[in-house]
Amino acid sequence: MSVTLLWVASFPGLEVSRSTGLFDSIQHVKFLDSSKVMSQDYGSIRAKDRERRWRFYSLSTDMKYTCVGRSGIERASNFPMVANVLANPAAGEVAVSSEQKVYDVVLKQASLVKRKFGSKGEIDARPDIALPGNLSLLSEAYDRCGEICAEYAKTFYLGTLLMTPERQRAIWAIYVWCRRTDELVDGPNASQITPSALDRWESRLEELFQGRPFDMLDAALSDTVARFPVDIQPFKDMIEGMRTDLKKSRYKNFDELYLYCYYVAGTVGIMSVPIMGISPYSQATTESVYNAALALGIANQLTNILRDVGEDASRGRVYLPQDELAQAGLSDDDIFAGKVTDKWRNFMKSQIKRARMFFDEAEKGVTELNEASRWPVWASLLLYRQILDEIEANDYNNFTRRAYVSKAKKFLSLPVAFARSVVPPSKILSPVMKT
Ligand SMILES: CC(C)=CCC/C(C)=C/CC/C(C)=C/CC/C(C)=C/[C@@H]1[C@@H](COP(=O)(O)OP(=O)(O)O)[C@]1(C)CC/C=C(\C)CC/C=C(\C)CCC=C(C)C
Repeated sequence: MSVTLLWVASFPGLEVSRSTGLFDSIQHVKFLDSSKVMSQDYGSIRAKDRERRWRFYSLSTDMKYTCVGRSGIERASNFPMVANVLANPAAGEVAVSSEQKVYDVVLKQASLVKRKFGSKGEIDARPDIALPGNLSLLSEAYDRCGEICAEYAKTFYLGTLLMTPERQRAIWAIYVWCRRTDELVDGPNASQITPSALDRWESRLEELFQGRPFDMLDAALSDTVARFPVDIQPFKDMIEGMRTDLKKSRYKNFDELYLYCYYVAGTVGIMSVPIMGISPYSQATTESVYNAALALGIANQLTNILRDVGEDASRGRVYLPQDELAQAGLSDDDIFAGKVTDKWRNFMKSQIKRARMFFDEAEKGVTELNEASRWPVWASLLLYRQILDEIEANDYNNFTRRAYVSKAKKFLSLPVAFARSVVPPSKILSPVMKT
């Protein structure tokens, strides 16, 4: 029996509900106080590690931004990705930017991986410590996660089949938890979701991280987080993203939008890497791979936002940075009017450019992943990236036309993704395990 279910069995008053439905209500969850404390102990992370990440400085005075990659790749651009430090003259202080807040989570996750595995040694999931009855229950739970994943994300599911059985099951469990979390605010019961329902969902998350899952789908994730070095923070942050969606429908600037994109999508990247693993031949730092994963999540979410401008506007939502809209001579009214003008085209060009920069950043990291994990990541990256091309092909009409990648193009991307996935990390030296 897995450790998880052993714990559940020995925890009086708490039973794993056999419910396996994706949309099951969370209203029966017993309310438990949630600890909002996030440990600031980053182990052996040193100042120099911070310098290795890609950084993007903002010269906000004239909206000309310089993009500087600190890992030896110097680039310049006239468009912002992320502002690092935000001056808040009214308060007489310098506020920490979203990028820095998010980078702390990256460091914490990377440090957890290093603490558990060190920089060398065989990396794999913790072995089963299982009693026969509960093993089959757990295996049923994982199978259900796989079915849900196959139903909602077929191509991705097929990609996971290349991974080792432990890894694929773990990714399915994470996928299902993410999908359920997203469904809380985006699904059929979204109108009934309150902040306290999200608090209960978070308490339930904390319980499952402690080995006390509420239902079968939670049990799969509970087992996964016991086996792999996955930090709870990105999961909590995804719930925070759902809270943001409940209370906020405008984003003042890119810094605010960046944080939102991290919450709802960058978190997925950070959760997935400890499962997918880093190639034993990779010479990249653990942090840089996590940064690439974060960048892919941000790129995907930005693309999602650019694709869905019209649909979001019909729900009263404008995710585009208000200051950049104003800079382009546009306002919410132009979005609600939904007219494609030259101003809009120019604005969209710059937004697409920024999303592509995040994809570029992500691409550098995919090659560093374990070989079996690269194909599904390349496939999802190429497919999502093409949505940007389709927005262009639609002459930037994302008000009434939904950019989508045709089945034929999707199909063609798969061998391209495969070809890229067999390219090994750039410098092959001696194998160093990093997961
Ligand atoms: C291999 C792979 C893609 C793994 C990720 C698996 C996983 C756990 C996915 C969960 C996705 C999910 C259900 C997220 C909930 C929030 C959400 C809905 C985010 C949006 C996704 C698009 O979903 P949606 O169904 O709404 O889209 P369509 O309308 O159907 O187009 C997001 C836009 C973001 C999803 C973010 C990712 C998939 C992050 C991917 C990053 C990695 C897997 C890290 C790769 C590692 C390196 C080093 C680059």
